[in-house]
Amino acid sequence: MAEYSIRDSVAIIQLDNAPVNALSVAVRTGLYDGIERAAGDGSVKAVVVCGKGGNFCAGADIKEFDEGSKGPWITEIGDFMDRMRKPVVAAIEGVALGGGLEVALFCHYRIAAKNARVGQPEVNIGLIPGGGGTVRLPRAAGFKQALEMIVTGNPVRAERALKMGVLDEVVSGNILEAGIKFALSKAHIDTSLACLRNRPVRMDGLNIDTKADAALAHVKSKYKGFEAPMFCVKAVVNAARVPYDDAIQKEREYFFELRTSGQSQALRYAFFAERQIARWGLPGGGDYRTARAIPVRSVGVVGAGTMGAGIALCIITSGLPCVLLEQNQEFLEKGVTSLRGQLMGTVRLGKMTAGEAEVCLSRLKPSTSMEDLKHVDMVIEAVFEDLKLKREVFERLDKTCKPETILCTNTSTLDIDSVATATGRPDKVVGTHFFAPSYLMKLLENIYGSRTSPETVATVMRFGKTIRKVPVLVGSCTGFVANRMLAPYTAEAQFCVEEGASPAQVDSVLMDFGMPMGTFRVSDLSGIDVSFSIRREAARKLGVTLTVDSRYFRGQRHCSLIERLVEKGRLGRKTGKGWYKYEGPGGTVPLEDPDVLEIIETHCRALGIERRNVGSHEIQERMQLAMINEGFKILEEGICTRAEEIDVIWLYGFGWPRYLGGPMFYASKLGLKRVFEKICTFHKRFPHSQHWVPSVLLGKLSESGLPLSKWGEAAGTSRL
Ligand SMILES: CCCCCCCC/C=C\C/C=C/C(=O)SCCNC(=O)CCNC(=O)[C@H](O)C(C)(C)COP(=O)(O)OP(=O)(O)OC[C@H]1O[C@@H](n2cnc3c(N)ncnc32)[C@H](O)[C@@H]1OP(=O)(O)O
Repeated sequence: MAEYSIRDSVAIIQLDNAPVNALSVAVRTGLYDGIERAAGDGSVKAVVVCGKGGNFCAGADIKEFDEGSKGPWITEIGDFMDRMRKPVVAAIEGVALGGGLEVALFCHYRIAAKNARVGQPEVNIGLIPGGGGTVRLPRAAGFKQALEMIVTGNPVRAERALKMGVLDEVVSGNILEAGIKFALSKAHIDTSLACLRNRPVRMDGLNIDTKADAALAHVKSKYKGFEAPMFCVKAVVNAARVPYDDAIQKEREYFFELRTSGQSQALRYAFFAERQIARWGLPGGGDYRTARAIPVRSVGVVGAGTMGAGIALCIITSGLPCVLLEQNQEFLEKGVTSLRGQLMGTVRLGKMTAGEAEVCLSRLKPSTSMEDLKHVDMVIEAVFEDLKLKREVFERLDKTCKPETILCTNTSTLDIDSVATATGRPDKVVGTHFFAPSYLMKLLENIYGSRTSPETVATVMRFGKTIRKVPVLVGSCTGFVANRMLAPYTAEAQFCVEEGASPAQVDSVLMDFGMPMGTFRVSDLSGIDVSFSIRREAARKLGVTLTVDSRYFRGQRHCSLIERLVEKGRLGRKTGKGWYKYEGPGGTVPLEDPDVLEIIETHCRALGIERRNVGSHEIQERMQLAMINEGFKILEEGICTRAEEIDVIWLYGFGWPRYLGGPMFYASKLGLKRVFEKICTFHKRFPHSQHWVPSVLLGKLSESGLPLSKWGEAAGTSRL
C-alpha cells in the first residue's frame, strides 16, 4: 500500500510494502489513489513520492508475475502524472529498481540520497522494463547509457546517475525533508518542461541505424541463447525511432511476451532459489532462525597451494586479515607469488586499483609457524586431499588454536566426521568446499558432519557471504552434491565417446545447450592426471589396479580412456594435448586431434566395443538424466533438503545456464513422468551403471504431480 499525508502544502506518498516496497497491486493502487487525491486537493502545491524503511522501491512484486495482471499498470499511473500541473518529485534512498525506477522516471524530478542505487535489472529475470523504462530512460540518460543499463541490468550509484541525467540532485541528510524542499522550489515551474515524455531520445551524435545493428550483433554473440537482452535492444532502438506512445505500446507487448517465456520463469525461479538456500536446518535440530553465528574477525588458511592461495585472496579482498600458512619458506613464497599474480590480474582487468591491491596485501600474513594461528577465529585447511595428512593437520590445529576457533576443511571428497574425530571439538569442524579457481568461482559448498553445531554452520554460512560467495549447506556423502552429480554426468560423456561420439561433439552439445564449457574441455583445463590419480587412489584402497583394459570397476561399467591418455602423456592443456590438442603447452584453444580419435578407435577395438553413430540428442539426454537421477537420490537421502539447493549448486559451481533454472528445474519442465520413464529405459539398456538405477523418490514424485517447491517435503528431508 501507500501512505498519504500532507506537510507544508506538499502531499507525501510513501510506498509501504516491507522489505523492499515491491509494487504489488496494493502499492500501485495506493500510488494511483494518492496522485489523484493530491491532484484534486487545492491546498496541495507539490507531491513527493518516497519509500518506507530505507528503500524507494525494488520494482514489481516478482511473485505476482505468475498471476494475471491486476490493478493499475505503471504507465497508467505515469500518464496521469504526465498531465499533472503540480510537480511530482521522487525522493530516492536505498534502491529504485525496475518498476521502482520507472515510477521515478514518471515523476517530474528525481532526487536521491548518496547511498542510493538506481537500475533496470529486469533482464536478470528474463524481462525488459515494462513500465516505460525503455522509452523514458533513453530520454533522460541518452541512448547509449540507457541501453547499457537496460541490457546489463547493472544498477548505478547516485553520483553516476546524476552525471548521466537520470537524477536532478544528490542530497545528504534526511531524504524526505530534502524532497519537500525540492518540490516546493519547483511549485511554480511548468511541469510539462520536466516531463520526459516531451523530450526526444538523446542520441548524442550517434546514428540510430548503425548503433542498432552494432548493438544487436554484440548482444547476440555475448548473450548466446538468452533472449531477453535482444528484446531490450529492440525496445530501446524502437523508442529512438517511433513516437512515444507507439514505443510504450511495443514495450508492453514485448514485456508480456517475455513474461510467460520459459526463460523468464526459470530466472524468476533462480532469483527465489538463491534466497531460499539461506534457510537451512540440521537433521539434529537447529536452523538459520535460532543459530547465532560467531563473529569472524580473522582467518587462517593452511596450505598455500593454488587452492589455499585463492582462498586467502578471497579473504583479504573481503576486508578480513588472513594468516597464510605453509610448511616451509619455499612453498610459502610460491603461494604468495600465486596470490599476488591473481590479485594483479584483477588490477589489470580494472576491477581494483593498485592502491586497493596494496591495502589487501597488507591484510595478509604469510607464515610457516602454526603458532600464528593461535588467536584466529576460523581456520580453513587446504592441504593435499589425503585423509591421514588432514587428520594430522587437524590434530595440530586443535592443540594450537583457541577453543572457540572454527576448523574448516576444504575437501571435495572426504567424510567430515573422519576429519572431525581427529580433534576434541567435532562440533566446531565443518567442510568448506571451494571450487577452482577458488578466487573466481562463486559456489561454496558447506558440509556439516554428524556433530557440527548449528553455531558453526551459521558462522560458515555467514562467512561465505562475507567473502562474496554463494554458500549452500549440504550433508556429507561421497563427492557431496556437486561432484557426486558430476560423476555420472562425466561418466556418460565418456561412455558416449566410447560408443561412437567424439569429445568435440559432446562438448558442442553441451555448449549449444548453454553450458560455458564442455566436459572434455574442462578435463583438459583441470588436468587429466587429476581424475586419473583420484580414480587410481580409489581403486588402490579397494585393492584393485585400473589399467587401460579395465572395462568394469566394482562390477560397474568403467571407461579407461583416461588411463590411455595418461599413458600417452596427454595430460591436458599443460602438456599441450589431452582430449584435444593445443598450440603448445599452456595453449588455450582446443583443436580436434586425429591422434585422439585414433586412440579412441584403438581402445574400442582392443575392448571389443562396437562404435556407432551417437546422436546429439542421446548425448544430452544421457548426461543430464543420469545427473538428475543422482539429484533425486541426494534429496531422498537428505543430503540436500530442497531441489533449489541442487540448482543453485549447478548455477554457481558449473555455470548451468541461469535461464534454464538448474537441472532440477529443468527436470520439472520436462515432466517427472517422462524423466522417470526415460531413466528406467536407460537402466534396462545400461544395467552395469549404478547411476541408472532409478531414484525411488523420483518414481514417487513422477506419480504425484507435486511442484518442485514440495519435493523436499515429499522426500521427508525438509527440516524447517
Ligand atoms: C503481469 C503481472 C505483474 C504485475 C506487475 C505490475 C507492474 C509492473 C510494471 C512494469 C514492469 C516492472 C517490472 C519489474 O520491476 S521486475 C522487478 C525488477 N526488480 C528487481 O529485479 C529487483 C530484485 N531485487 C533485488 O535486486 C534485491 O532483492 C534488492 C537489491 C532489492 C535487495 O537486496 P538484499 O538487500 O540483498 O535483499 P534480498 O535480495 O535478500 O531481498 C530481501 C527480500 O525481498 C524480496 N524481494 C526483493 N525484491 C523483490 C521484488 N522485486 N519482488 C518481490 N520480492 C522481492 C526477496 O525475495 C527477499 O525476500 P525473502 O527471500 O523472503 O527474504
